[in-house]
Amino acid sequence: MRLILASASPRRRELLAQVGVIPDEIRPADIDETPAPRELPRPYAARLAGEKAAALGDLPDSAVLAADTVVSVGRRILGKPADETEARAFLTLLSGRRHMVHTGVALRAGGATRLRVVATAVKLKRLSAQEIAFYLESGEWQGKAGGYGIQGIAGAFVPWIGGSYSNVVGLPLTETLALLNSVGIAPGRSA
Ligand SMILES: Cc1cn([C@H]2C[C@H](O)[C@@H](COP(=O)(O)OP(=O)(O)OP(=O)(O)O)O2)c(=O)[nH]c1=O
Repeated sequence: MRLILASASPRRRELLAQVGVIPDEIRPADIDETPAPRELPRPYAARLAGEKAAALGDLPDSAVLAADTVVSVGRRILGKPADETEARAFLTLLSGRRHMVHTGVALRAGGATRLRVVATAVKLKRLSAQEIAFYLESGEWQGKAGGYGIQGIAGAFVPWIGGSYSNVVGLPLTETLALLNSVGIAPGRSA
């Protein structure tokens, strides 16, 4: 079974490589990421992961892996900020707050999609205006749900998480490996 990673995220590729999974092919899926009216974070992450995995169509003898990561505060979904102004608004909202990171993971093989959603709670310390300005200047907010990346400078803003760390970075490794195993894909394979 060939493994196709339907993702443009370098983090997802690196997380898989960390556990010895090298996809045979990388084919990012471009889908509309607009939340439906009143859509909640967990079903939203699941829906997007499923749509990304299905976007390539059914390919013979292949499993397509896709994921979507979303930050949420209560019912409010924070995706990737469109610009610096939105990133500032997200960080201001998250400052001093406990919030959730949901990652939906979808594996499509043999015409069927297997889906998991993993949730991690994250506490961000109270950020001063200077800390937010410094972080925005770094550019690390770009392309990251909620406008921060725990694996970079913002690691210093996070005193506590509850749950999977890899889930926050973009792919929950335990659950992803279990999904891959269920279709006969094991770590240690080369491309
Ligand atoms: C919260 C958080 C998110 N992120 C990233 C993971 C995801 O790449 C991104 C959320 O955007 P996604 O839409 O999940 O993924 P993507 O657009 O980067 O890639 P693709 O859809 O092609 O798979 O935010 C971090 O890297 N660190 C963090 O701490």
